[in-house]
Amino acid sequence: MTVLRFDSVSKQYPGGHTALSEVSFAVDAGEMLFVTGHSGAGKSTLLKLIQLAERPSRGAVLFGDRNLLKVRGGAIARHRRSVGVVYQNHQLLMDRSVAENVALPLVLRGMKRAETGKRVRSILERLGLGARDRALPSQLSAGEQQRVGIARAVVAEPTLLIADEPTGNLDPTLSAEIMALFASLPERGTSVLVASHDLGLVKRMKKRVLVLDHGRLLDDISPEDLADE
Ligand SMILES: Nc1ncnc2c1ncn2[C@@H]1O[C@H](COP(=O)(O)OP(=O)(O)OP(=O)(O)O)[C@@H](O)[C@H]1O
Repeated sequence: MTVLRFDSVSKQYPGGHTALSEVSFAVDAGEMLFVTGHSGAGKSTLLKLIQLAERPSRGAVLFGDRNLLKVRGGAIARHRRSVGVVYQNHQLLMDRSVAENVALPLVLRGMKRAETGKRVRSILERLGLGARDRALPSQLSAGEQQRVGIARAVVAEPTLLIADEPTGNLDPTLSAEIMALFASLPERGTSVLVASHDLGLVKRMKKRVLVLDHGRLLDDISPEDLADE
């Protein structure tokens, strides 16, 4: 089953700069893949189109059987609930506890308190943060803060998780830990799309890689082809 499809997508920003040019690819349910490329290649723009933070200039982005061009008004918030987002600087609420940060997407959905508490405890345990639920983000290490960001992004079991340079600030050991965490998500049905310019890290993961170059999809490398390198 295809969860995401880019069909000849181009994006020109006001002022005429072309960030993406006729990009086509599809992502299956339970697939993990990377998008890589130099600075300015269009990685963040590609992720923004999926979150409806930007709209394509030409072509179509399909999410399941929904054409995102037709998603307007209140349906935008509903669409965003199907997409979990992990940011480089995690964007946690610094005056709320770890548990409160992670609970946020469930509270916004109107989930009952008991069920919310149960789900938050379960995801924090899974990410090795079970004992830190009452801590404030400022009391955590950078790697722990990033794991809280990931817990918040996956707690509502999104169809797709997208992450823009999620290991940008972390040391190599922590980066590998975070990547292993992402790689475990597809088992539970969430597809994962990670933008990263860290080629070494991307190659080590041995997953499918989309290579962007000046907004064009230069290559779509399968895990098997990576293994041959
Ligand atoms: N809001 C905007 N208005 C105009 N141009 C933009 C805007 N956002 C991005 N761009 C341009 O579009 C191109 C692609 O940017 P994008 O942020 O998608 O690249 P990137 O691959 O994520 O880069 P980086 O690795 O540096 O984050 C760049 O040349 C950038 O300057």
